[in-house]
Amino acid sequence: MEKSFFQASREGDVSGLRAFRKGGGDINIKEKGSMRTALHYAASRGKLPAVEWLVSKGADVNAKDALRRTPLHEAAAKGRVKISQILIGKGAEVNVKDFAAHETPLHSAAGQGRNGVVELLLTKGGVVNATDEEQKTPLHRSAQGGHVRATQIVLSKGGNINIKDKAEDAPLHCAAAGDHIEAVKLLLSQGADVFARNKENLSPLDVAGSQSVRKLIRARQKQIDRQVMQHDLLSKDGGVKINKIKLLVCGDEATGKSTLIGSLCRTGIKAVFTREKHKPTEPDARSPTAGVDVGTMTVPNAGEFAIFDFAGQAEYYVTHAMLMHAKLGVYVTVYNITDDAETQTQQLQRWLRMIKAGNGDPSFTPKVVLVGSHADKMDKQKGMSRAAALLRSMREQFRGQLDISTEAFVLDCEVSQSPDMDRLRKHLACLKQEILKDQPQLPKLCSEIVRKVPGWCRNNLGGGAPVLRWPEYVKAVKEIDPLVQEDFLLKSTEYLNDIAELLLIRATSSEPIVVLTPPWLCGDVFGPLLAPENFPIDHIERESDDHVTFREISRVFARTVSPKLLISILREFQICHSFDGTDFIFPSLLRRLPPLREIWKPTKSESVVYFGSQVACKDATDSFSPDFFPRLQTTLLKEHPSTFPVKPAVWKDGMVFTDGKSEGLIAMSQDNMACNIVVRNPSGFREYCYYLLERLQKKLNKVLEESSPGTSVVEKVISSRALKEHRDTFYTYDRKSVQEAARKNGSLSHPDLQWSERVYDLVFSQEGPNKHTFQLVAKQLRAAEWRELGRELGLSDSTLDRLQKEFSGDLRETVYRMLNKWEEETDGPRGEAREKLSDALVAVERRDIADVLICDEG
Ligand SMILES: Nc1nc2c(ncn2[C@@H]2O[C@H](COP(=O)(O)OP(=O)(O)OP(=O)(O)O)[C@@H](O)[C@H]2O)c(=O)[nH]1
Repeated sequence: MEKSFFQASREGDVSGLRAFRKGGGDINIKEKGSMRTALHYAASRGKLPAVEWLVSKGADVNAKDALRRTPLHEAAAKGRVKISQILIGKGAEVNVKDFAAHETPLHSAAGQGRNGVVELLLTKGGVVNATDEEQKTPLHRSAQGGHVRATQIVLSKGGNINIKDKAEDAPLHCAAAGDHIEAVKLLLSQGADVFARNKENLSPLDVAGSQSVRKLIRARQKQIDRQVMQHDLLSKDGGVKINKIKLLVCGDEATGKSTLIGSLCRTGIKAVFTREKHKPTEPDARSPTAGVDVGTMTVPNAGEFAIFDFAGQAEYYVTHAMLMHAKLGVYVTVYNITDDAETQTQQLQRWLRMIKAGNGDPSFTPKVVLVGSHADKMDKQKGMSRAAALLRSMREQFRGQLDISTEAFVLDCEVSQSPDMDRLRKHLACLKQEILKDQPQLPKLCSEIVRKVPGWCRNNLGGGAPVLRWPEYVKAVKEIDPLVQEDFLLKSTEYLNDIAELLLIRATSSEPIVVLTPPWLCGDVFGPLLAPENFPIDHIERESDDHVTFREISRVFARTVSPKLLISILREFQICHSFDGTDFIFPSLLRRLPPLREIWKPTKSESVVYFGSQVACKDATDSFSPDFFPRLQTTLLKEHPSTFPVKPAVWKDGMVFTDGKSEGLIAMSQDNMACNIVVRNPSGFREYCYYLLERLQKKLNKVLEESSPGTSVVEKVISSRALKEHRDTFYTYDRKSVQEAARKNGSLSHPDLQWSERVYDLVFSQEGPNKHTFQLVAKQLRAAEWRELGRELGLSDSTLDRLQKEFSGDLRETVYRMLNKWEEETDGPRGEAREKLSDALVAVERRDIADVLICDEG
């Protein structure tokens, strides 16, 4: 009878409930064990008529089950708005806490994203900052679950955005740890403290699990730092209005960028005469831009712009990448309207990807204008319809990433007086106004420095080149303000560096260097250095094919700048690297990587192991910034001889090295959309391979975040068997298919290869289900116990000695590697391995860890 009563309440069967009551049953009767009432069930299942009937017959709306949860807790957790309303109307306690977690109905609703109930509870007296057992508030719960709307509602009703729980986590920690990007965005936009620390001294950035959330938080941190710095500078020094933004003009070679810039700035009579002068005398005579041409220009009706004219030549993309960031700027991307559609698309995609890659702030979308040149060579109507189609396609592809203007421009770039050129000027004026609308002022000292720079350069302050070592710079600034403090000056100069008025190079090993005029470094130095074929360098006598000597650099540059100073600048920019300070490697001047079979001699050894992992762009709007690979190379070259005892061999797009145990190869794909890491160990020591691969991957990720903060990537697994055969192509599997294969029969085959291979042989296997377990054990095992555990697992003393030597000083790493080694040797089903490990842990009297392993299994 009782049983059918609870059944009827679960099913919402009012007549069943009625029959029970008629038979003399108590409608508040509690179920054995769970102590739940019929109202708990009906409320939880959303059975409105049953709830209405039960409460009309006097059911206890505050009945508590074994966990002291009430029907309102149930209705709230399931999002039953109407039922919650009825229960509250009948006197249900809104702020009742349950027994298990001390949570209120509001916690339940917020944690499940039940927006309607959250709203209702908050209007009915729900305590917005109520705390549960972990001192979490409903806001912690909604953030933890990534429920954006619920978070919004709680915040709008007074939820404390920076409140800490028992672990001292703020709601932002919870959202970041759960990788809930939209919730993180919301909390940041509402003023969450991005620097908050929890009990373990971890910030939201430290606990964030994914690259995209980290990016978002890092961008916000930078923004705050900047605001604080600005406030600091302005309060000490006062400010002046900014009236200039950057105009970053990019596009392929000879598309008409320099011509467009010239025409944009010319008007009236001057325009008529200069046009003639501008026309080249011979059809093929043209002067390409060297590096980046930087200057200030006035565009009629739009005012002053800092113009960056990026040369279209591919050799310069490395340095372009470093100058392509501009929050106070507009990107003008030029293409030739007479080119075929595929060429135009490819070119535009490349530049737009580069702009996207350089933008590390996901809450900021760079403004872009597309301009088709050579309009005079095509029928106007046809040109406009081509441009409109291209614009539509680019806007669609880069939606949410770039703010591409809806206006299409197709111009004869050589003509400065045309309705279309005027339209472009007006459009730029509007964008400039929009950008400058909310901009803070420029600290006074900064504007004074900017004013003085041309004079410093004219007076040969840097001894010929516009570059000053820190003490020289401080001395010069003291002429403006004799009392200036060095840290104040450093902050002001950082600010000027951000807006590219000058370059502040914070050398790692020496005092900062200040490049007073970026054009000198970007045009005069990078120009010939990176493309000597087009911009012949005087006095150059190349002494070697694969490196540049100190003598050569001195011969070419000594008359303008101290070679040592220049070299330290180039090294800071990661443009060159040296092992000995005498010979310099310029990755951009190197040859391309030959096929794998020419680099690594095939080995007959059966035991040789190969592993490979690929970091690839996530979609067609992503690319590796052009400076990514040279930076990665120079970062790794710095590890010779400490990590890589033999001098690594380098190519433009590849690198080969050894850490003394395993060999490594890093290769960029031809299209620059993927970076491959391959390791091999001729003696078959998988753990050495893992170790090297992990190291390389960490470095790669760090360089990627620095050089291409706007790029999203995915990791793929390279076929080990294809590597073993030294194929020319890197065949990859996506992680999902490897995971699936691991779950099913443990082997998989690539559609382009005729055979299958074991998941165990892929690098992926290091991340198999045991990895987490091993980390857990490694974290808890004590120094005195690890060898004993190793022996229990059957590892030989010599293996243990080797491991000890290899990872000396790092107990966690040693244990982790030991368990991997044991796993390799066992090679049995994973479940069995875990059992054996548990037994071994018990044998070394660490039952506590063994117990955790059993719980962890689920
Ligand atoms: N007919 C015609 N010629 C143009 C137009 N725009 C540029 N040109 C010519 O195309 C050639 C290349 O123009 P530039 O402005 O130097 O090209 P760029 O894009 O700056 O080239 P790089 O500096 O190499 O990247 C020059 O001879 C220009 O006179 C145009 O709209 N119509």
